[in-house]
Amino acid sequence: MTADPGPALEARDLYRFFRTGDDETLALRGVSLTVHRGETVAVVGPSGSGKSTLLACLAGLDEPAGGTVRVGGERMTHRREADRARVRADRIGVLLQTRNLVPHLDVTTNIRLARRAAGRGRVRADELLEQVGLTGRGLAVPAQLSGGELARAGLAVALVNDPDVILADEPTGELDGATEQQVLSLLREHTGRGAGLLVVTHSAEVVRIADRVVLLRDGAVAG
Ligand SMILES: Nc1ncnc2c1ncn2[C@@H]1O[C@H](COP(=O)(O)OP(=O)(O)OP(=O)(O)O)[C@@H](O)[C@H]1O
Repeated sequence: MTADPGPALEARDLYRFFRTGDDETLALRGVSLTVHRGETVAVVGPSGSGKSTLLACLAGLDEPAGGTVRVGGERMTHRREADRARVRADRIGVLLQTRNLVPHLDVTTNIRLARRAAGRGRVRADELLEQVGLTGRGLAVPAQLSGGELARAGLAVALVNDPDVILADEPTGELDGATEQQVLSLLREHTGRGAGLLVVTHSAEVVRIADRVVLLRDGAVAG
C-alpha cells in the first residue's frame, strides 16, 4: 500500500498587508483553502477582493505576512526566494495573465527552459506541442503566435514538469469559445492524471466545469 500523497495544495490562514503612505490595505485576511488531487477549484470575487494577491502567495511569487502554503506536501512559505522558486519550478504549473513565456525565445526553447529550471532531464518538446495542438509551431517566438496559440504555448510550459498543482489566472480570458473549450479540456486532462487545478476566473464556463467554487470578498473566503 502506498502512503496517501495528501492534497495538491493547502493554504492556511493567509494574511497579506500592503502599506501605501499612511494607508494600510489588508488584501488577505485569514484565507484558508485546499485543492485536492484531481480537483478543479474556481476562485471568483469582485475586483480588489484579493484574487491576484492570493494566487501570487500560493505560487510563492509573494510572501504572506502570516499563514502557510504547502504544495504537494512541501512548504512554500517563510523560506528564501530561491527555495520558493525551486518548489514552484518543481511542483507548480503557473499560468498568469502576464504569460509564462520568455518573449525572445521560441516555444520549444521556452519548454526546455522550464524543464531545466526544475532540474529535470530532457523532454520530448514535439510530443508536448502535439498534445496542446501546436505541432510545427515550436520555432515561433511568442509575438508570432495568435492569442489561442499563445494560451496553448503557455499551457505546454505550465505542464512540462507534470506539476502537483496548476495555478491559473484567467487562462481563457481573451479566447473565443472553441479555444476556451480546448484549453479547458487540456487542463482537465491533467487533473485527470492527479494534479489539482486552481483557476481565478470571471468565466461562467470555467465556473461551470469546476468541482468547487471559492468566493473571495474583502480578502476573505465568503460563506
Ligand atoms: N502592490 C500593492 N500595493 C498596494 N496595494 C495593493 C497592492 N496589490 C494589491 N493591493 C490591494 O490589495 C487589494 C487586493 O488586490 P488584488 O489585486 O489581489 O485583487 P483582485 O481580486 O485580484 O482584483 P482584480 O479582479 O481587479 O484583479 C486591493 O485593495 C488592492 O488595491
